[in-house]
Amino acid sequence: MVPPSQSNTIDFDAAKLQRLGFTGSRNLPLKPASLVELRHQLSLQLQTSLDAERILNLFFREVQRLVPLDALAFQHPSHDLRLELGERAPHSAGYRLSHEGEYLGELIFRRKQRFSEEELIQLESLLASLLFPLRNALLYRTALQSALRDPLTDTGNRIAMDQVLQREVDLARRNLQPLSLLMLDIDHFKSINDNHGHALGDEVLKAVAQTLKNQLRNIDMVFRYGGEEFLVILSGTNREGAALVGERLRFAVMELQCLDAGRHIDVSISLGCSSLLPGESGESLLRRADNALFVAKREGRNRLSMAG
Ligand SMILES: Nc1nc2c(ncn2[C@@H]2O[C@H](COP(=O)(O)OP(=O)(O)OP(=O)(O)O)[C@@H](O)[C@H]2O)c(=O)[nH]1
Repeated sequence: MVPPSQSNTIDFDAAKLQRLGFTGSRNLPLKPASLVELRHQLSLQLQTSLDAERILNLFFREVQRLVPLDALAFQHPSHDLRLELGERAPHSAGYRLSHEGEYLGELIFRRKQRFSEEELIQLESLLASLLFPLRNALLYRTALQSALRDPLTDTGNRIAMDQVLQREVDLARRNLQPLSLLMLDIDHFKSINDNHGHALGDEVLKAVAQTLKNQLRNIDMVFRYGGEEFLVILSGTNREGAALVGERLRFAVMELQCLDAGRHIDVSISLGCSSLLPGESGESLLRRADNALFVAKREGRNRLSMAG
């Protein structure tokens, strides 16, 4: 798919901000505003985006029309969201944000000079304008993330895989970096289901996915490709490196302690590995990993096969 060119892209957030009279030039001095004016403007402005980072950037910029700041830090660990704007400074005012009991993150204002009582009251009043937009942005972030994840194994799904693979192929080409894939499949998974039940089969799938994530540096690169099939994207990794990772994964799965009523179940995986060739497409790289996996299965399973 060809990404839209810059000239065909309309930034609706920016367009709406412009209509509202917020031109967004970072270099122009900020026009001072009263608390009432600023609260009104923030309530309009922060509604223009569902992107938490953008909302916090806007908030940081606009708040300074009333209270000068050097930095704003925000974090919401369970959303994996961490933001540091401006330059660190010794004095700080920190807030734990929540709305109707729902935790929305920690926000810290920082400054070289101490904050006065009046400034703290103003900041707290302005923070109230942030809560709804921030809550909506966090909900949107959750929705986006769940659209890209496989709920059973908490790995990326096929949609995420297609996007990441394309991106990684483009990056590898541009930066002349190696890129490898490991396509892997649990051996005789049908008989695990048949002999121990589908629920236990699900537990095995989850355990294998967790093992893969535990063994890898970048857990965001593990995707559920199909029923009992996973894809691992190894950016910056050549053929030899990928073979080492593949064997490490294979041994880790063999050591899994999967039990059914106290009885050990043998679990193993077969893997196919391919490394990006000059000028090769993502589809071709994927196809070669899949073919190599087929060879690993044919040659007896519980093994790694390298694409030619
Ligand atoms: N429990 C469970 N089983 C699944 C899931 N998705 C697919 N399966 C099962 O996975 C099995 C895959 O079986 P096959 O494709 O025959 O492969 P296999 O038995 O692993 O044999 P080889 O791959 O040749 O070693 C099928 O029985 C599917 O029903 C799932 O989400 N949960």
